[in-house]
Amino acid sequence: MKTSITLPSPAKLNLFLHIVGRRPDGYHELQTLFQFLDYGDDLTFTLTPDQPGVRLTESLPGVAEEDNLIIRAANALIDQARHPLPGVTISIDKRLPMGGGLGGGSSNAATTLVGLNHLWELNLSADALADIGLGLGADVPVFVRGHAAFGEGVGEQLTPANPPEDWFVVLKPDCSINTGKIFSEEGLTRDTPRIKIAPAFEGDASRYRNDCEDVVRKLYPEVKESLDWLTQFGPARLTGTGACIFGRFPTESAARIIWESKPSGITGFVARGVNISPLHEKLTELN
Ligand SMILES: C[C@](O)(CO)[C@H](O)COP(=O)(O)OP(=O)(O)OC[C@H]1O[C@@H](n2ccc(N)nc2=O)[C@H](O)[C@@H]1O
Ligand SMILES: Nc1ncnc2c1ncn2[C@@H]1O[C@H](COP(=O)(O)OP(=O)(O)OP(=O)(O)O)[C@@H](O)[C@H]1O
Repeated sequence: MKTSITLPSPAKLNLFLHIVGRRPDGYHELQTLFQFLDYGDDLTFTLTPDQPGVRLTESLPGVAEEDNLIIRAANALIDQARHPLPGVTISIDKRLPMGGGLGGGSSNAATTLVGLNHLWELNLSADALADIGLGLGADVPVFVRGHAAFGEGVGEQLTPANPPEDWFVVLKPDCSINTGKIFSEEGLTRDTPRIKIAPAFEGDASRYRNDCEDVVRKLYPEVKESLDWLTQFGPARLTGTGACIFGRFPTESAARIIWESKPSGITGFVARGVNISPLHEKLTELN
């Protein structure tokens, strides 16, 4: 049995995000296209056979240990196990802004489920891990499955997709946006007609929009300014409910030229869109 592994916990983009209805429990029904980025956090899992339980080497600002999705994911696996498991220490190399629409917390949860399933040799199927993940957040299943996908329902009904693996400039306007607040806004578009896309969608996602964008532009002038700036160079969109936005470019050098000219004071990064999650690429190497 291996005792330590470091695994990627990548970001996702919602290349488009349509709100097509609302469930009786108030959750919004979406149609969205998820793609991963070759950029994200790293998590290191070290087994501690002499010390039972799960612990983090550092806490995240503003997140109590028991609320941390890494701890919640590990405990969800322990609850399912039929025999005692060795303890584990988990360290986080955090690069993704929290609450940015890049799915950082959900991705951390998925990397924990997939990583500990491997390290603890639990042999749970992807279906079982995605089910456990859905209990932690709507974006966790796509990270567990590890393939770019058209998502429906709350994002858990996934059809694998193959959008072009373009380069992105991702900008983080200087504000933080609460997902619940955006979904409760009165002016939010909630009736976009459902679309049908070809199985394994390979087309241009920028034909479609993010339905949260109008509300977010009105409430957060920082996001509006960044979107207006990035749109000069090509299609730019909000991911999730923001605050991050992205612009799409055919090559790394084209993306870097725009990145270098960004207004001062704005943070972000350049990354490539990938249809196989870096987490799954790494696991294939390990197996
Ligand atoms: C916006 C996306 O990132 C798109 O990928 C996801 O749909 C977010 O899903 P999530 O991680 O489950 O979002 P959370 O941050 O837990 O949701 C906060 C709140 O937003 C509302 N919410 C969230 C997702 C959804 N499809 N409909 C909703 O109405 C719910 O009131 C929920 O309590
Ligand atoms: N390990 C974690 N990493 C990041 N956030 C976490 C973690 N555990 C719990 N959280 C909480 O989850 C919230 C949402 O984090 P996350 O980074 O997933 O947001 P997001 O990028 O907006 O995701 P989404 O697109 O799914 O809405 C954070 O503000 C934080 O309070």
